[in-house]
Amino acid sequence: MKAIIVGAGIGGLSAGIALRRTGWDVTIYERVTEVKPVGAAISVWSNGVKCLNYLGLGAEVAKLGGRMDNMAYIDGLDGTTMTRFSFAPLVAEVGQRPYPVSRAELQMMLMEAFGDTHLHLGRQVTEVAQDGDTVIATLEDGTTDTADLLIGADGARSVVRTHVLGAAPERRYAGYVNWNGLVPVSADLAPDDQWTVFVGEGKRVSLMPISDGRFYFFFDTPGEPGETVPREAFRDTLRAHFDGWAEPVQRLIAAIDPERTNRVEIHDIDPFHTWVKGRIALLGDSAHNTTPDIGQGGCLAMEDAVVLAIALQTNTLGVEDALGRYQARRSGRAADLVMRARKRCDVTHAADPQKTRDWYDELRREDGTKVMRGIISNIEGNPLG
Ligand SMILES: Cc1cc2nc3c(=O)[nH]c(=O)nc-3n(C[C@H](O)[C@H](O)[C@H](O)COP(=O)(O)OP(=O)(O)OC[C@H]3O[C@@H](n4cnc5c(N)ncnc54)[C@H](O)[C@@H]3O)c2cc1C
Ligand SMILES: NC(=O)C1=CN([C@@H]2O[C@H](COP(=O)(O)OP(=O)(O)OC[C@H]3O[C@@H](n4cnc5c(N)ncnc54)[C@H](O)[C@@H]3O)[C@@H](O)[C@H]2O)C=CC1
Ligand SMILES: O=c1[nH]c(=O)c2[nH]c(=O)[nH]c2[nH]1
Repeated sequence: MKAIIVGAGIGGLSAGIALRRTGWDVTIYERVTEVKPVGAAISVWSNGVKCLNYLGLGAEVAKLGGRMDNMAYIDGLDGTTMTRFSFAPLVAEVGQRPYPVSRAELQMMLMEAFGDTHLHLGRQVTEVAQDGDTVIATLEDGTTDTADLLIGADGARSVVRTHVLGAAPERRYAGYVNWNGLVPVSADLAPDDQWTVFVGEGKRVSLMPISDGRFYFFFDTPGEPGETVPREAFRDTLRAHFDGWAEPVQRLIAAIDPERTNRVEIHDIDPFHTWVKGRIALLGDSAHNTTPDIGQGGCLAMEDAVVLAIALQTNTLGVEDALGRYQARRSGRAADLVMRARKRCDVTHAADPQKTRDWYDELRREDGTKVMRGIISNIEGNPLG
């Protein structure tokens, strides 16, 4: 049986590896010649790591992961610690460490695991269709390919989604811009074994350790969408947003490399529950586009890949039946996490300033239990337990 996957991001490659392991002949078409993810790094929470373990990539991802043993929230303005705690109880409860990793390295790991024989870069799929039991992908040069199954892992601006839904859903601007990149670890920024988050004024600055002595940083700043900021102005723009903030934040702004800093206007899409049409299925951001506020978009894509492969392997009534079961198992969980991320986004970024002030007060009384409960509840409900 042959599957065509559109898109070689985290979702498409994970699905390719998962399906190949269960005997499928898989071809992936990827639009770009070099896959450059929108962010510098990604936190693969324990549910995502479990999926990579399941795909046989446990040792590799552990090598890429930073040691995130503790977490601290710091008052961004005065630099005082609001709460600091160990992640050990979280790891013990869910049974797996989380790994913040470089995106480029994660992408490379997945590409190497899939191999390049059936991965076609620089090939854009323009149209998908189904005729009887055959799916047909048309590429930009007019050529076609056929298979028994097609997976749209083509991201937030998916063309396969437009086919499945019959319309393109609107992306909703979440109200903030995320600036992210990597800097060398330095004790005058934050401890190297800790996820450190500075909060204040509905803004946020985060430092997460990844492998090889690097921090993944991001700044979240409120603002209108559609603004163009030249790279030369990145540092001054951040300085203006964080004027009066504590010393480590000023040092971080001085340490960033604007040429390698990504500026992303954050969007999501209202959850929808139709992910499948006949033998064509959506997976990853094409099926559920979330804000990054709980760090679960990529993890959900990996979960989709595992569940899809298991559904196709364990059900024998046919591809369409298995895809229906995949949709039934996944769309509720994904919708839940999209809405949880949206809620955290609003609290973090002061959609209602009083709620954000209340959250800051709560963090000052926090011993880690509630924050870990929140993160654990995102991890629980994953398909691998
Ligand atoms: C700032 C930010 C921070 C984030 N942080 C985290 C985090 O910490 N943890 C986490 O789990 N998630 C995080 N995410 C979410 C995560 O990045 C996404 O959920 C994940 O990358 C989705 O993977 P995907 O494979 O579904 O889509 P994508 O990565 O978008 O891949 C889709 C691929 O399809 C290709 N493609 C598109 N159209 C076509 C076509 N017509 N033909 C051929 N190829 C096509 C694209 O070129 C692309 O390579 C974050 C997102 C952002 C924006
Ligand atoms: N679907 C589920 O399993 C659960 C849903 N909820 C929903 O959440 C609501 C409760 O909201 P809150 O009290 O705000 O709880 P919450 O779980 O969203 O947040 C609690 C604390 O944990 C932190 N937190 C949560 N996820 C985080 C992450 N990924 N990274 C860093 N910090 C994180 C928050 O900042 C906050 O300080 C309820 O209304 C309920 O509907 C709460 C728990 C479980
Ligand atoms: O851009 C991000 N924002 C977050 O709130 C978050 N949380 C997380 O784990 N990873 C990320 N990434």
